[in-house]
Amino acid sequence: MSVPSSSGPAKDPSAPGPSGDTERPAVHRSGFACLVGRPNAGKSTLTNALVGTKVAITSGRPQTTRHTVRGIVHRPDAQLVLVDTPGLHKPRTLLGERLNDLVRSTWAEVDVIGFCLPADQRVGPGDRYIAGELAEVRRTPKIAVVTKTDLVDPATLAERLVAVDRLGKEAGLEWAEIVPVSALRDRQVGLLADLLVPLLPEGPPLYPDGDLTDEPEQVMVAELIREAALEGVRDELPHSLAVVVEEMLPRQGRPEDRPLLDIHAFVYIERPSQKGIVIGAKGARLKEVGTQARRQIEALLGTPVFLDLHVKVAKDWQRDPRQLRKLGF
Ligand SMILES: Nc1nc2c(ncn2[C@@H]2O[C@H](COP(=O)(O)OP(=O)(O)OP(=O)(O)O)[C@@H](O)[C@H]2O)c(=O)[nH]1
Repeated sequence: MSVPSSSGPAKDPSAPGPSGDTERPAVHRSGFACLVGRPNAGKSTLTNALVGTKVAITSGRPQTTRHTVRGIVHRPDAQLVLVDTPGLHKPRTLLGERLNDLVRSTWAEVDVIGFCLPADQRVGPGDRYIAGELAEVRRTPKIAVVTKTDLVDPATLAERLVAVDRLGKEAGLEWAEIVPVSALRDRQVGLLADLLVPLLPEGPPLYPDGDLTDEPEQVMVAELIREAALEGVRDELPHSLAVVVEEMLPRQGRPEDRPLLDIHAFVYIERPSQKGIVIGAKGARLKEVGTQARRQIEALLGTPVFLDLHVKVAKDWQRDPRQLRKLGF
């Protein structure tokens, strides 16, 4: 096992290139990485920490990441495109099956996989299931990332690292590295990036400098609304909620220095009985959801927003292929 606190392949990003230009590194790498792990393992939070901006949606509720969100890490020596997939789980609905297909096809395409295992939980059957599936993806290098290290003491962390090492051996896969990180405290996140980069192929940047994600803005806006709508709804809704942004248009006739973006979105639920939960007494909750989502969207897009939210029932959408397609799955 290698627990790299100092053993990371410390590249020198300022090494002079052939032209003697001290700004440009000799070798530039670019490629794709994805973070996998059971629900709540900390994948979205880690994506955000690596990218440095909120691009993936985090939440205390499992399985909130429905879309493949890419965060892009720009460095002088590399561009790392992060694909954040939903958690792999035993499929019970058509949606579950589609999500698992999405996960597997992503694994086969990326240059490196980061397997996230939370330090505050024992390695369990869920992790073994994923490790077994990962072992099937032979060619892609895998880094084990032990997340949330701020939640445990050093002795527990050491135990987890040993267990993760053992997990790899039992599943028949070889970890390229085992790295403990805390995304929330920004501990070892830079080191993780340093370890991911050498596993990427040499190549020019794939995206323009400054891009943080190539998710269409509408999808990110929909995810922010979904996140706000789930906030505080403990166990009632998470799997029955989908958001579709119908329209995003600059308001006509506004002075140039005071633009306003009109956003019309639908919050879909599965059953009429769920309407009350989303809307709340006299619409109070929906209003709150709108306010919170609007703040996040304004921060993301950097422009004032008018958000118009409607709640609609799409009966049993998780089981209906036509509805699934309409909702973007
Ligand atoms: N203390 C601590 N909490 C963390 C850390 N990383 C993530 N969390 C928390 O763990 C919970 C789950 O994190 P997410 O990043 O949403 O997990 P995920 O793996 O993307 O979850 P899914 O989207 O459900 O697959 C959230 O409440 C996070 O705030 C960390 O480094 N330290």
